[in-house]
Amino acid sequence: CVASPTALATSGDSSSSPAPMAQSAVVDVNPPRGTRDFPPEEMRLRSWLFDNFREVSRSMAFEEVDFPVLESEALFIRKAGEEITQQLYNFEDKGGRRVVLRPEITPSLARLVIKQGKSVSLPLKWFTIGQCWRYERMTRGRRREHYQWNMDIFGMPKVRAEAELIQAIVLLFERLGITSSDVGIRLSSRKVLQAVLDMYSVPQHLFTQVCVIVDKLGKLSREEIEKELISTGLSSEAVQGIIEVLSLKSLDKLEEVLGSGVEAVADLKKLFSFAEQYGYADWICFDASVVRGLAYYTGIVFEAFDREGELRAICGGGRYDRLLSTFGTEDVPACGFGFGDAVIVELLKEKGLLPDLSRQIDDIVFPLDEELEGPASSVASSLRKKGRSVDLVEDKRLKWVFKHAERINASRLILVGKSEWERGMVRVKILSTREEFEVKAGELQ
Ligand SMILES: Nc1ccc(Br)nc1
Repeated sequence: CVASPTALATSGDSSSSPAPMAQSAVVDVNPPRGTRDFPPEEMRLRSWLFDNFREVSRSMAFEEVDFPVLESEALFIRKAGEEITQQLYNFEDKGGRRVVLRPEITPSLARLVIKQGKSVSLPLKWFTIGQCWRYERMTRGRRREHYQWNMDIFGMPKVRAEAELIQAIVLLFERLGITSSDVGIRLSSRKVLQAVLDMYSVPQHLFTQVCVIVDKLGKLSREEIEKELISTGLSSEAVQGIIEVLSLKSLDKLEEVLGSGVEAVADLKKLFSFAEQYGYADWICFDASVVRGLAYYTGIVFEAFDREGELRAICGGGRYDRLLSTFGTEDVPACGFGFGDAVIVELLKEKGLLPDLSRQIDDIVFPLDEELEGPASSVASSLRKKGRSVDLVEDKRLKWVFKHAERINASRLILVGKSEWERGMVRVKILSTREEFEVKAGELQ
């Protein structure tokens, strides 16, 4: 819709409202299709969620990093048919460079690790919260941007990395009031699929393509999956073998099928043993169908899901030990996850766990007439320097100021009046108790 030019709404006295804007060409005041604005209330919720992301990252001794949202397209050119690379928000800049609004964070992390080279000591534990983009067809009407919290460990080849990352995810859920009855984390390893492909002598170059197809289990029908697998050149025996193994939900059964001593089983057993020690065993379950849809995963993969099965995956991640060599340098073992800002909020709404995030201001300072605007400035400034949040209000009637104080949940109203100020005093009203008293302006805390 297109907004019509109207006087900007000013709450309160008519005397202070600006003249209506001149009639002029109107812009569409909505943000671009698939993107969101964050007005104050939504921004408070987003900041609350991100503060929780940051607090978990801090507790895990991860360092925050950041990179441009704009990246070279070359970072995301992969041939495995992933949805993420089919929907690149890509374009040519004015310098003729092929660039993208990044669809994910991991390649930027890898690029920065490579750039830092020998100047960093491993393992690296990095986190970031960043906006990611996709160019969805107009028809789908889905969002084209979201914010993702990413935590990644570089240089930790053992399953400890996965165990640490899963603890971070569980800590976040627990901070938000979500329990293991609400959410589970299903996990497997791409080495399971690798072992099956080896059993059927499937050529290695098909591995990532098969992973991307199999990741659609649960989204596409079994027939469609089988058809896509056959189209890659797999034999029907191999397709049946894959489907059969990926339907397993028991590690013991998996070991029966793959044989003992298989690396995938050993990794997973180690992770389940860690889970007991970390105290999050009731959050996780083995599910051989979990492969995740990103081409570069090479080992354990995991995703959090709501047990009522209403929503898409809440977060997901895994090990990617061979991503750096695809950028032309030596590999560094790596593992990480991405946690979007949208599904989690849907889940919190469903569980009635959204926090009360109404505004809260410490003080309103209000000069009772124009000649006291100066003294009101020094009162407000002094309180701010002491760490108080202060809303300095003027040109309003007192009735409006009281309503405003209620709206912003102010704790105190500091009235700067002529007679009081001449005695070096100000009048303080405690809004919760209506208590009122005078205080020396210089001693106001
Ligand atoms: N990768 C990606 C980017 C943006 C959105 Br919305 N979803 C997924």
